[in-house]
Amino acid sequence: IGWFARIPRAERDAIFGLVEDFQKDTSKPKVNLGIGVFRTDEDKPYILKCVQKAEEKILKKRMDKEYSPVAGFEIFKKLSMDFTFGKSSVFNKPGRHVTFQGLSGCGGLSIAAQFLRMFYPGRKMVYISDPTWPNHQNLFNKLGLKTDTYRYYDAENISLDFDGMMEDIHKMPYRSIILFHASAHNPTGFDPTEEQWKEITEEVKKRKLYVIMDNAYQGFASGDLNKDAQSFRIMAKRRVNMVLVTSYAKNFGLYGERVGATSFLVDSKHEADKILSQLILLIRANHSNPPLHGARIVEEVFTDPCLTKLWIEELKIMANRLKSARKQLLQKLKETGSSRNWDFITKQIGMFSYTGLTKEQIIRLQKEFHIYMLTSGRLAIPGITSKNVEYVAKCIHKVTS
Ligand SMILES: Cc1ncc(COP(=O)(O)O)c(CN[C@](O)(C(=O)O)[C@@H](O)C(=O)O)c1O
Repeated sequence: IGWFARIPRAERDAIFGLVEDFQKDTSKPKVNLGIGVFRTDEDKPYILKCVQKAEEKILKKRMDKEYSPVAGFEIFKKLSMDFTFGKSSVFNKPGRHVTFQGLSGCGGLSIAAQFLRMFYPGRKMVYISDPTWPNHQNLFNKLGLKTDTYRYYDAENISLDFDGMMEDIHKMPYRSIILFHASAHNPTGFDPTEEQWKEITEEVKKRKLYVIMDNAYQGFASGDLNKDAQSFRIMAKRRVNMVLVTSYAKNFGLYGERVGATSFLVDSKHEADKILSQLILLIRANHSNPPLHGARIVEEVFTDPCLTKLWIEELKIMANRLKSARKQLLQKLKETGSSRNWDFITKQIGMFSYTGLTKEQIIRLQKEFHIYMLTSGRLAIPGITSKNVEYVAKCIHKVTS
């Protein structure tokens, strides 16, 4: 068709494009360090036991398949607020938040971005960290918000560039929109300390910034639900204006079920009713009604105390698996006799390590050794197993010596 011919080919998605390459690669061994999806030490996907038990309970109930409410079920929204801001938060009561069930983190970010583009009175742009998750810029730009960056990573010292970050926040125009990662920063794995979050919060307030808090790893980052929530709970206590976008993909292992919760903090029931009315039309224009299954699983786990207890144990198992993979990788890299200092690998937390490897080195790892990483230097820790860690370490040493 005529006008199709003029459409330019887009570049591939950095993450899912790499997954395709990995799947097509028939050589042995091959190692996928590209995507942030949990794997056991046997390199298998992990369906949480609490999820399996929840599904058995749901199946027995023979529930219908009617449409969910456009913003999701009340019980799911309430349980999500209890999980994120906590039962005692001043915002966890009717009239102080507007929550909807989004299609996981991406879907929540997408609706929030569209809502901000439609109604935010300030500049229609978002400050995102440098570096950040590759899809942040794509998502905001596709939805009509420009993006700019704030410093976040000190490549010299392989650490958080807290001073640079604070300087950049201090320079931001009043009422700018800024995105933070709630915990387990993707891709650096460096998070501000509790004290630093307090300093960031004061600066955010001074600049009257609007915060998009991307909460993709709560509980999964450290194994501690509350520790991983400290960033946005500190900000909420100081009444920072914020929308919190929570994903249940990683901490429930519900990646493909596309379940998450997004909460706008508001000042009054009057405001809440108006915002909800606008969100409903906006959601209707996107996916209309959120999917049933994932939300029912989350609801079962949050309401059944035995399942909640099991879930918290499994979060620790997953977080510890990643911690031990980091330790093994560091150990094996040291054993190669590499002259580099790889200590940062166990200083970073969560799903990723930001290795500082160059694009050329990463291309070599892929072409010569069939080890797949993002060309940014990001290494997805779940791809490291007891079986392949020595191979990975030796190959990294080969391309860096
Ligand atoms: C910071 C951040 N925010 C949002 C998401 C979206 O997650 P979902 O929509 O599935 O809830 C991810 C997932 N990022 C990846 O783990 C990754 O960076 O590899 C991967 O799932 C992805 O979608 O790219 C993320 O890392």
